[in-house]
Amino acid sequence: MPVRAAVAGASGYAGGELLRLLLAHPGVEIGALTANSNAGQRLGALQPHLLPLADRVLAATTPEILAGHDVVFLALPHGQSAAVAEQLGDEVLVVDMGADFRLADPADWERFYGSAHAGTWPYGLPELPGARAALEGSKRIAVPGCYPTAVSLALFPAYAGGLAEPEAVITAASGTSGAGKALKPHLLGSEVMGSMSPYGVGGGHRHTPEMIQNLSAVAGEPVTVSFTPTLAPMPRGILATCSAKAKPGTTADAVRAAYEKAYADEPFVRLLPEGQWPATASVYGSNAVQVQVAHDASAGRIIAISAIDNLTKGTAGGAVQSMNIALGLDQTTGLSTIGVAP
Ligand SMILES: NC(=O)C1=CN([C@@H]2O[C@H](COP(=O)(O)OP(=O)(O)OC[C@H]3O[C@@H](n4cnc5c(N)ncnc54)[C@H](OP(=O)(O)O)[C@@H]3O)[C@@H](O)[C@H]2O)C=CC1
Ligand SMILES: CC(=O)N[C@@H](CCC(=O)OP(=O)(O)O)C(=O)O
Repeated sequence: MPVRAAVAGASGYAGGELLRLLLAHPGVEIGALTANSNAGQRLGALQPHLLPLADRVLAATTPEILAGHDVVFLALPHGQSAAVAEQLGDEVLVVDMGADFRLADPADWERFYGSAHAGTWPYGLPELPGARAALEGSKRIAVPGCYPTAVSLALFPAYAGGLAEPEAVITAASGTSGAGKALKPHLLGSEVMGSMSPYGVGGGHRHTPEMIQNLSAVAGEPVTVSFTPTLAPMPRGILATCSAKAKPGTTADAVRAAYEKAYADEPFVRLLPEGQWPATASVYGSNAVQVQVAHDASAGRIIAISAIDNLTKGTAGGAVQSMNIALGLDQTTGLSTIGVAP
């Protein structure tokens, strides 16, 4: 019997990518599709690439419409999920693709999101130590932010292996879909095309506490993170370049071995052969993550680089992978590691 899944926020980028994946999932039947200002519209008018669902009409996001499903995905702006989730029963699996339930520390939430903290749910990054067990059988999942997904997967093996000092410096370039569909003047085509620009510099980006949370848990001590995001002129993709000071005595072989150990059995993470470097084009539309690591002996630093598709592994693919684990399905069900090229 397939599970019946509702998608709130079906008119947005994350909801659209989720529907693309759910259409190919053998264990899921797509139920209610909801939106906000676009309620009443045909999905085909907003997500023309989702041909099999083109004639479905978007409903308003209400508890009545979302009732009667096995799984409810919330692809809503930050701060909107908690109020919807609390009106859904304890028996339904709720997968929040927003930020509302990612952070454990209420002070971090209040500082970066400016509202009251709603709580903390099992974290949907199964590759992190301990995360998969917390997802098994869970009725609540907090899907990670796209940058924290890329950064945590690039760096956690260095901390798990005890090889890196607790200070990380990260720059990451993201495609523009990361900012959502709502009109933003700095994201007009003429502003973005042919240019790269940083934003949220100096510790201001809301994903910083999420990265600190993930890396500190693995390191077993507080890790500081200096994170600089950059907007890149492409629709999808994140390339995260992460660096941490190597602990004394660290060798290139030890670094390689730590990454091989971390990713030996992970179906979505590909530690590239030495000399080959991650590229966003290689993971376009797929749930795959490319990772590469180097030991810069002259600078005494570990450099780890990852590439993901922000909408797939960075959001909707991560959501489906975690749903699979929560439901007791193989984590790869309905998900592909095959990209699109050129
Ligand atoms: N884009 C990305 O790469 C990633 C996104 N996410 C998360 O996914 C969530 C959605 O992001 P994204 O799809 O990019 O955003 P979009 O702006 O593209 O879509 C937002 C969706 O939420 C709906 N919506 C807006 N306000 C409300 C409301 N008050 N009540 C109910 N529904 C509402 C919109 O409906 P309508 O169209 O009718 O206004 C639309 O369907 C965010 O929390 C984001 O953090 C997570 C990781 C990566
Ligand atoms: C390019 C761009 O603007 N990216 C978004 C983050 C992407 C994302 O989806 O993060 P959440 O899941 O936390 O929303 C940003 O920097 O705010």
